[in-house]
Amino acid sequence: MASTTSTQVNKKSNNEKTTSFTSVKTLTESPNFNSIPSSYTYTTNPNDENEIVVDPDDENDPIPVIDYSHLVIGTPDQRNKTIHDIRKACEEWGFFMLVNHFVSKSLLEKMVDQVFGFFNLREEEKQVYAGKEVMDPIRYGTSFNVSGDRILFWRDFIKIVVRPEFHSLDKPAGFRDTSAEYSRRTWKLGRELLKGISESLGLEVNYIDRTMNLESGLQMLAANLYPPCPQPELAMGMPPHSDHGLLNLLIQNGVSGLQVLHNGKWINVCSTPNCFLVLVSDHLEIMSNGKYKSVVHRAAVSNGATRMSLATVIAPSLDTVVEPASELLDNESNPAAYVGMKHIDYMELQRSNQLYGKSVLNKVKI
Ligand SMILES: O=C(O)CCC(=O)C(=O)O
Ligand SMILES: [Fe+2]
Repeated sequence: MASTTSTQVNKKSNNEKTTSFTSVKTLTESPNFNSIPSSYTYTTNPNDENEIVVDPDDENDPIPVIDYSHLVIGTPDQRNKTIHDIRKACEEWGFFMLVNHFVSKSLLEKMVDQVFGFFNLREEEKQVYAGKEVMDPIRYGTSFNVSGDRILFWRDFIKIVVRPEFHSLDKPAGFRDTSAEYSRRTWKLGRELLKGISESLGLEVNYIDRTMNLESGLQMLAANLYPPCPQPELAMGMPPHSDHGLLNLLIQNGVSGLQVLHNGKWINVCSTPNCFLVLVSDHLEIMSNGKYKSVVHRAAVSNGATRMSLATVIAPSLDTVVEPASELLDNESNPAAYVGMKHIDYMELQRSNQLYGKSVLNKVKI
């Protein structure tokens, strides 16, 4: 592993300012930086050698678009059609774009600016939040798990738990107010969507809310920074994976890079302004007994502009044991396909594994 990227022992003496890891941003800002350290060289999994990356087939199989306004203030017909469209999107893609969501454009822009404000702080100011434990309420890091990753990923991140207890960065100025407002809005959005999703599964409207204990549910903001990479074909921002939680509501800064796996092909998702990308996550797959599959996705990097994405994880309370809904099971034709596991244990499992595909979910599959 190249010495510039290895984890260093954090020695603090005589007010000496130290950092516990080298962020990708710091790396790219070093003088004469023009090639990536070997530790970032990402070789595709042998099984993926014939992988194909394509743009969406807008004519025959477009990325599903859901109009949120039809779900919450539409006519009964519009609402029914939207629930039908949600079912189709969750079954066929595990992914959709959400428009007319009532989160103002100015709030989205302010939030993106605030996240950039954080990543643009001096490294020492950010490293105050360099955490180690999966449940540290605020955790700044790089790659996925820098001390365990065999290959490093071209990504710095900050994760902030905003619910059930609200946490915030102290800097940049204004972060607290903006992130509080953004968290409130996206939580409401996620909860309403999960009502529609309950109905789309043939369950009563509040089923997911109630059984996943969303009253004390977990909400996390997870921001990713992907600085320009001089050899983008050799590095990966985030490897193929699916997310924990029920839904991930993703926004980005206008620079594309997300790819979702659909029918065996990697689909480039364009960065569309003012829309949320909604990803079905592992706990929705488990509770629906695999009727809806969490979407496998990854983040490619480029040598153009810096990319930033902000994920909002909508998840069960940490002590909820997530298992297939008994209402969806049938001993003969549709037995439980996953064992129940506490959400917090699932997160630990994810953290202690290499991030790859559905490796964590597969551990609870029967
Ligand atoms: O940057 C992206 O588009 C994907 C981020 C992601 O997969 C995640 O935060 O879990
Ligand atoms: Fe993800």
